[in-house]
Amino acid sequence: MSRQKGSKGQNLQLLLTAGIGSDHVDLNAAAAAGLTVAEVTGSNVVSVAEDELMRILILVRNFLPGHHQVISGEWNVAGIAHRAYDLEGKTVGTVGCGRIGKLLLQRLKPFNCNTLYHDRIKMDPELENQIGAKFEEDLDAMLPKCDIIVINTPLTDKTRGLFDKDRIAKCKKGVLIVNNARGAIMETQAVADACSSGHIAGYSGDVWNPQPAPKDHPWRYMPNQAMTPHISGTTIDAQLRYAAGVKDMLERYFKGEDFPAQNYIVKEGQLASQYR
Ligand SMILES: NC(=O)c1ccc[n+]([C@@H]2O[C@H](COP(=O)([O-])OP(=O)(O)OC[C@H]3O[C@@H](n4cnc5c(N)ncnc54)[C@H](O)[C@@H]3O)[C@@H](O)[C@H]2O)c1
Repeated sequence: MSRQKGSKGQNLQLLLTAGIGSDHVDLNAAAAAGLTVAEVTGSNVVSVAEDELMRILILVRNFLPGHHQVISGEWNVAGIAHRAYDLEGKTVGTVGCGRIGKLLLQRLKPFNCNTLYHDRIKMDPELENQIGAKFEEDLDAMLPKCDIIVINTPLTDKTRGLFDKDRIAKCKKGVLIVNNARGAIMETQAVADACSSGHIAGYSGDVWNPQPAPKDHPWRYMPNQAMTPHISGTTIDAQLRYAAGVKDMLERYFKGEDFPAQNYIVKEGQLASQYR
């Protein structure tokens, strides 16, 4: 929903996202026009965190080439094993540690990894202790420590293109990256080049720039990728939750009632803090 499209809706008042992530709306234009933007905060966070854990394991164990061998009639254990590792003992860092980031770190705990997180906000000490992850204030200081990096920030003016050529170069050689947040947080060609050179040893995610990804999108053809279409937050369980959340907000809207406070992305000209 661009500024131009929004301005055509003379009676437009409300924009609801059936899920999480409202970067498809020009939020500054919506705020200036006095529109309300809301999403079903939390509705698919478990679905995405579970999916991230799956992608980490798929990359660490070099699962996909093994599966492809089965389909193509091959049997070459050494061809898989030379790049397969245990997750135990590896360092996993999440860039962004809101709802999804925290759920992922909680799910990683039994795997006995070292976990790090970078966010604008440090967790309260009790929760941090319970989750067992270390806060890294400086993103560029965290990156070289990580065997696996997971992206969990919204797409904002500050995170667009955050992982360009220079920042990817700061990551460990052979890093694995999982990104279910937004494709535009990465520079498309920089990721493809780093996968080709082996600096990134594996890249997996479900978000692309643009979406739907065109047939010639470089991430479809780069080596060592485990990409899917945008599916991680669309399990049947998640669909039930965000459908119920949208219905609830529409009912409240027509009764003149407020939405749950955490659902507002733009309200009375103000952007929610995670988008500022
Ligand atoms: N692939 C999918 O299906 C899917 C589904 C749901 C959400 N998402 C994406 O995941 C994102 C995160 O979701 P969430 O529910 O965890 O959101 P959240 O608001 O709970 O957490 C986002 C975190 O990112 C941090 N952050 C924001 N800007 C930052 C910056 N510049 N540097 C460091 N940290 C920053 C915030 O402080 C916050 O802790 C969504 O915005 C959306 O883009 C994708």
